Amino acid sequence: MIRPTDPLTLLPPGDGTLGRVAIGDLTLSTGVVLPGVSLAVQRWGRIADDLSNIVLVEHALTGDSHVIGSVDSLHPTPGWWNGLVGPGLPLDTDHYCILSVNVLGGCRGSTGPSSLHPDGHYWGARFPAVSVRDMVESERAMADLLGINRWAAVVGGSMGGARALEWMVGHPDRVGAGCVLAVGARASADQIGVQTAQIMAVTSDPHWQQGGYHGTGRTPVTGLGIARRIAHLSYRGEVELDERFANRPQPGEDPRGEDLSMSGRFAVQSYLDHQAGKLVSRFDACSYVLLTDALNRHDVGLDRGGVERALRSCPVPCVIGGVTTDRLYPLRQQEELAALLPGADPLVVIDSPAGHDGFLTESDVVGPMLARTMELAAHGTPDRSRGPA
Ligand SMILES: CC(=O)SCCNC(=O)CCNC(=O)[C@H](O)C(C)(C)COP(=O)(O)OP(=O)(O)OC[C@H]1O[C@@H](n2cnc3c(N)ncnc32)[C@H](O)[C@@H]1OP(=O)(O)O
Ligand SMILES: N[C@@H](CCO)C(=O)O
Repeated sequence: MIRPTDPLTLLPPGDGTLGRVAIGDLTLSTGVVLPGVSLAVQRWGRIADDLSNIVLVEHALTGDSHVIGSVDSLHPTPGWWNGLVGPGLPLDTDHYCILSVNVLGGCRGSTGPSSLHPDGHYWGARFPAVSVRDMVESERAMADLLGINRWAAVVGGSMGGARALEWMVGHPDRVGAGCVLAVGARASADQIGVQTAQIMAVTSDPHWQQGGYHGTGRTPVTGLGIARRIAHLSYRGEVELDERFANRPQPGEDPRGEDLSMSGRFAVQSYLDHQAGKLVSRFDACSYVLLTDALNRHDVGLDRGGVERALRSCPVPCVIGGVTTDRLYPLRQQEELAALLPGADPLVVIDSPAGHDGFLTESDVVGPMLARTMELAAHGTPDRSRGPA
C-alpha cells in the first residue's frame, strides 16, 4: 500500500536546523504569479500530534528565521530574540513548537530577488512587488501544505508585527492568539517618506544596475549603507543617541577640520558607519528595496472597508505593545490597534530609551508580553461573542 507522505516530514527537525519548504506557485495580490516559491524555516520544540501547539514567530525587516542563535554550527548565527524561546522561557519549547519563516522576498533562504529565476538568471529587480499580505499568503500556503489549520499564536515586531496583524485580521480562525509589537495598522506618511528616501539611496547607486547587479561582481553597497544609516537613526531613540554620542568626535578623529574633506568623523557617524557595514555584509540590496516597499504598502484596511472596520472585525485575543521613544512607529499607532481590536488586552507601553529597536532590546518587558500571549492562546477558542463592534 502506498502511504501518503506526512506533510510534517517537509519540516526540519525541532532543533533549529534550517530547512526549506517548497510551496509551489503563488498568486500575489497584484495578480502576478510567482513560480516555484520556497520558504526557509526553522523550528524549536516538538509538534503535538494534533498540530495544535505551533507558534509562528515573525521577524522584522532585516531579521530572519534565526529567532535564537546557534553557536555550535560551522556558521554561528546570532538570534534576535535570544532568551525568549526555549525550555521554560516565555515561548516555552517544553510545550510549544516555535516556528519561524524567512519572509517571502527575503535573502536568508526564502525565494527572493537573489534567487534564480526559471530562466537561470537571478531575479534581481525583476522580482515582482509583494505586500505584507502576500507574505502572509505565502505562509498560509505553507500552513495548508503542512496541514496546520491554526497557529496556537502568531507573534512579531515591526515588519513581523505587520505580518502578525495581517494573519489576525485576514485569517482570524487560524490564529489562537496574537502579539503585535512596534507597528501600526498602515504605513504613515512619515514612514513612507523616510523609507522611500532609503529606497532612492539604494537605487541611485551606480552599482544598482537597474537591480540587475547579481553576479556582476558590483553591488550597490554604498547606497545600501546610506539606506541603513537613515533607517538605523529611525530605529533608535533621539535622546538615547545624544546621551551616547552627543557631538563628540570619534576618538582619534577630527570632524571639525579647516576644510570640508570630511576626513574626521563624529562618534555617531562612526557608529552609523559600523551599523551600515554590518548590514551590507549580510543583506541583499534588492531584498532591502523589496521589503521596504512592502512596508510602504502595508495597510490592514485595504479592501476591507478601511482600518477601523478591519480591526474591529478581528476577534483574536491579543497583546499589543509599543515603545515610548519609537519615532518610526510612534505609540499612537499601537494605541489605535489596542483601542480598535476587540480582542486586545490594554496596551503594553514599553518605557525604554531604545526607540523602535526596543522590541528587540527590552526582553524584560517583551518576555512577559509573550508569556501573556501564550496564556491567551491556552484559553483556546476566543470569545467570539464580543464580535465586531
Ligand atoms: C544580530 C542580527 O543580525 S539578528 C537579525 C536582526 N537584526 C536586527 O534586528 C538589526 C541589527 N541590529 C540592531 O538593530 C541592533 O544592533 C540591536 C537592536 C540588535 C542591538 O542593539 P544594541 O545592543 O543596543 O546595540 P547598539 O545599537 O549599541 O550597537 C552596538 C554596536 O555598535 C558599535 N559601536 C558603538 N559605538 C560605536 C562607535 N562610536 N563607532 C563604531 N561602532 C560603535 C559597538 O561596537 C557594537 O558593535 P557590534 O554590534 O558589532 O558588537
Ligand atoms: N533593527 C530592526 C529594525 C526594523 O524593525 C531590523 O533591522 O530589522
